[in-house]
Amino acid sequence: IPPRNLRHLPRVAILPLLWSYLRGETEDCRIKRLVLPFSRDAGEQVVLVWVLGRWMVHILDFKLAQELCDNVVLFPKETPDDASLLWRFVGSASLLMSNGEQWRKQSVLIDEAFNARIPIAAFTSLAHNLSAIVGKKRSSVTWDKYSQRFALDAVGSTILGHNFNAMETDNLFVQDYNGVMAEIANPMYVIFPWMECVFPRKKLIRRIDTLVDKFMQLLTDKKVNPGDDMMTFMLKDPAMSHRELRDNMITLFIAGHDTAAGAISTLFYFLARRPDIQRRAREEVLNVLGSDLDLDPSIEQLSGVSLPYLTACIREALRINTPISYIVPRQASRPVQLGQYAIPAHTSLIVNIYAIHHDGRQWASPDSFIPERFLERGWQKSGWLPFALGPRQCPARNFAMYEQRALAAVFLREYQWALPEQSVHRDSLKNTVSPFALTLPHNLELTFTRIEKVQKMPLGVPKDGEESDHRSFHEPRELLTVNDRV
Ligand code: HEM
Repeated sequence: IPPRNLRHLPRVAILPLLWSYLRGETEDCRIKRLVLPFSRDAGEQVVLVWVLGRWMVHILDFKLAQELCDNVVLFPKETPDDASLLWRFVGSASLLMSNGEQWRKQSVLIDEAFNARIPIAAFTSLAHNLSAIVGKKRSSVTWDKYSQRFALDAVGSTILGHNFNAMETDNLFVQDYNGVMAEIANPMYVIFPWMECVFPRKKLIRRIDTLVDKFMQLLTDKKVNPGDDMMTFMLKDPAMSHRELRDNMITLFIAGHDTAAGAISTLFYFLARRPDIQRRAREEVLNVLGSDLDLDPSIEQLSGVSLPYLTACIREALRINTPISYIVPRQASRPVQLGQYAIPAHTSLIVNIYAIHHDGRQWASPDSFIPERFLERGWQKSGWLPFALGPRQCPARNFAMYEQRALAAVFLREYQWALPEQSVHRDSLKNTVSPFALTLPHNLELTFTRIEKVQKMPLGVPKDGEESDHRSFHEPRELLTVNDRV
């Protein structure tokens, strides 16, 4: 039963929700099966959903989502529960979880670091490494694993300044991380978080603390051996405390690789299912980059302006299988009116990105993969927000878009890929269960066939008068808050 002050809000029935959690249904399926039909039939834009042991207000409307995301003072991030093991690991002093002055200071610093440059050469070189690994495989490739390894090496080499070498080796650090996250996600503890206080998981707590120590060691090494990476840049700022540096290191590790891995898996899945779309994306890439695989692409060639169709495919993949299904909970700092809904002070609210991306009132055929919708004028008004909105939207959105374009461009020039005959994903993409609102394709096998001879096509550059993403990347932050930049 929801608290008294929230009972006026429409609520999704609790028993089907409980049953859905107990039988391990993934978030995307739960939203499509229970949350969206309820809101559509009742004509509601805001609903109460029981999630992770409590009732939370879900925003399902794009305009209301904008209102919430734009006002960081009225809707600060909720302070995480002390008993939560996820937050014991991630910490609360990072850019992701802090508020007020502490957040503002870090936001300026991290934006500056992301805006300084896009590491195209690193992305391309890692993509070539992955392509060589895939080329040696005789059978299908478990693509979601390699997406994760690629994304981790990208974050490791360019942001954390540490080579995890995840694509080449079964890194122990990474195994520890995956093990800890899997244990934190024990369904009983996720559904009933109070169990953490009644039956504390001492062994897991020790494992988490040991992993945190490993991150601390990376930080200490970085102080001694600075590099050309974002952590070194942050270390130079005297205003950053040790705690903030530690929490940001772990946050960037997690936020930077699981999200991008989900996006890359989804993109490659839809290109595999739709050979016509894959062919068109390949034609565009060959036209712009040519077929000489020894010539690495420049930032201009990999911009959204140069590769509009590939960019539309990436945007559509980010819409249809949104890597983060909803934002970190916010808390209303005072009573507030959101549209027609009265929200009491201290209410927990989240923007349900996945639901907004699948709302038939906003998107035609929301469950179909149609990149062309992002080539039409005015698509920005449809409600696309995979990177969230407003001042706290993802600071790495350009980084993530270039990372995907670089990898896809290398693979489109070298391979054709498809789903194996017996793929469990033949009819629809199956994600893994994640209590952290991540949408990650699970056990996605793909078969890659090397393209023997590609036709040479002329090199293309942005047409006269067109602006390249490279230039826009150096514009100040305020201008980048518009989603169409990515
Ligand atoms: C396709 C890839 C990605 C997606 C879809 C994505 C999505 C998001 C979303 C939805 C948020 C808002 C969260 C909230 O307000 O609760 C966010 C914030 C954030 N993301 Fe990303 N992200 C991606 C890649 C990355 C990468 C590569 C990094 C870093 C290496 C990163 C670092 C962050 C950080 C630090 C924040 C917190 C910003 C703040 O609160 O001011 N993200 N991201």
